[in-house]
Amino acid sequence: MTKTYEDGLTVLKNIDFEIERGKFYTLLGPSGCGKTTILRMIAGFMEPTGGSIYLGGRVINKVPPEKRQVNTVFQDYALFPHLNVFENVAFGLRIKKMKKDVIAAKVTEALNMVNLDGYENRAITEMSGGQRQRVAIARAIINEPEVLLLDEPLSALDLKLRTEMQYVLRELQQRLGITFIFVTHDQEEALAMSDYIFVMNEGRIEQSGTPNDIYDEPINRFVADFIGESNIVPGVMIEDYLVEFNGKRFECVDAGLRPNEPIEIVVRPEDLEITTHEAGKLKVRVDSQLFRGVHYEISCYDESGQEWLVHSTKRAEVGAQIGLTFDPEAIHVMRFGETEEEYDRRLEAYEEDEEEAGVVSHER
Ligand SMILES: Nc1ncnc2c1ncn2[C@@H]1O[C@H](COP(=O)(O)OP(=O)(O)OP(=O)(O)O)[C@@H](O)[C@H]1O
Repeated sequence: MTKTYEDGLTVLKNIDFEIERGKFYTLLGPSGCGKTTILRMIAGFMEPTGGSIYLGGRVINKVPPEKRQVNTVFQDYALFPHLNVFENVAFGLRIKKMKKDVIAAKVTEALNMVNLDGYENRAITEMSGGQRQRVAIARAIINEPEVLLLDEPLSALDLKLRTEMQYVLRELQQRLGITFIFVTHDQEEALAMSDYIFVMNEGRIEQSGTPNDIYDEPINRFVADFIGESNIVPGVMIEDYLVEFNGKRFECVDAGLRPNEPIEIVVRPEDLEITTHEAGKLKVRVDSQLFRGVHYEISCYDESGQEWLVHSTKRAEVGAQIGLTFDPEAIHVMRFGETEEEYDRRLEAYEEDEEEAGVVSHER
């Protein structure tokens, strides 16, 4: 589907994706890339300019929001400040004119799901940010939607509460079996919670896949950079399984590119190991070091002036000449301008070629 706003700005360009029932999906991308616009269209608050949205095989473009089996948890929670917790959660059921005792039972169950038993009579204004968040979730799940849309619901919470709510949401999703579509610009949140992630940039989906796929096999610089910290360096693919960067050749596990094709390589900071200057595949000088609790974040520069970021449990001395070493698997090769489809096709074609040639395929 596509979306062009009245002012002529096309904010979504050929967005095309399918989701399965009962999984946790995340739309991840920088501010302004179009995540909220997608949610608004799934919720029914606006229509796509081109294309269709299906729910269970039925086109729902023209179905009004209240007739869709879809509910939204908004970033600012959108609770009614003049109503207590019970009435906020009961709101949707009252509109549906359900019986009083059914409403009471459902509200109790929904509050229990979000660990807010006993808070029925509290005023919303007397609830903390995290508690309001839970009320908003209880209000959304009480309608038993097929899909729950969550628009940056944790962004207003402090770090500790945010981590706690990540567990709550993940656990709730698994218990209810409802499809969640979660929007965030926080890559750690996306990696921790999702079954499947769509990485978005400027109105497009750059890459989609499981958290592991996206972290280990980013298809381009944008994804590599956005998902976790990366060392991204220009290089040349000399031949299958041999790459050159920093003026040296290294064994790698990538294949199926043109001989001598210019590429970019990615090495994650945690895949670089500190060794002596002599033993290092890369010879570097330590520029700065930050203690991050679990590891040290060490910034080094090689002779060509290229920065290398290292995450290590070992300390390094600022100013010291050290070596960095890594396994062939730590090098991930990216082709310039390759789309996700082209990347998948290349891998498939290469695997078929290898099978025909009777070569045992390299485990990736
Ligand atoms: N009603 C509107 N009219 C015109 N342009 C809009 C409207 N709503 C959003 N936009 C523009 O569409 C683009 C995408 O906005 P959207 O809110 O979908 O992004 P987002 O990825 O959710 O960002 P954020 O994380 O900041 O909420 C932005 O450039 C925004 O300015």
